[in-house]
Amino acid sequence: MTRIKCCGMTRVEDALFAAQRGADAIGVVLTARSKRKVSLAQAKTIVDAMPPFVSTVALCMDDEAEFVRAVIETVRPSLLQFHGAESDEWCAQFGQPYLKAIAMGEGASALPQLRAYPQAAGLLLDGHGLGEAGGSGKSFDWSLMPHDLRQPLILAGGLTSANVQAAIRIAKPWAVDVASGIESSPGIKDHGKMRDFIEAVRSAH
Ligand SMILES: O=C(O)c1ccccc1NCC(=O)[C@H](O)[C@H](O)COP(=O)(O)O
Repeated sequence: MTRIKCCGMTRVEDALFAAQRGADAIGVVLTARSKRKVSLAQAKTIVDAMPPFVSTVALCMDDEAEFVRAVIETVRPSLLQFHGAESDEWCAQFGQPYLKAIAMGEGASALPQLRAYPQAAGLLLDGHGLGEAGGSGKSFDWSLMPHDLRQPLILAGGLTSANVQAAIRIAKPWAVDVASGIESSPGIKDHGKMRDFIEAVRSAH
């Protein structure tokens, strides 16, 4: 079974809908680099509304360590996700499980990066270019997904209900992650698109 993370939640009702339809995780974006940025208080409200057994992921990108500590203390997410040029040691300093995003817009030349985060709980391969923010709607060559890594791999970037089954067939990821493919505008989730996406993933097997 492929797990599902619905990312870029800005409204409790959208996050609850995702959980009710069977998403395994929801994400809230805290970094100022995002069109989907929520405040610490908004993120806490969304995270607190989640039922048991739905993981919550807080996203940062090249933010100050002090800010990340405030996220941990206030939001209390299940996992952190780092999207910038942070090193493995930097991400691990918080003593929390974390996901590291790798910019696969660089193609095969990005693959060595996947071995640079031995302490990550998982690696999220995303379609955007190096230094760019996530949530771009850009996909990458799914056949580049490696199969010899110890950590679970999460496929992200430009996924929609129309292409996610092909993506799963080719990349065979542990999980898929989606933001823009389930939205009507940045941060505003379209419940019909969310339902179709989750159903497409569930019927991919
Ligand atoms: O979503 C954002 O706005 C964002 C901004 C800065 C860093 C990361 C961000 N999102 C990270 C995610 O995990 C997205 O879900 C992932 O990039 C996939 O996005 P999309 O291509 O729109 O499905």
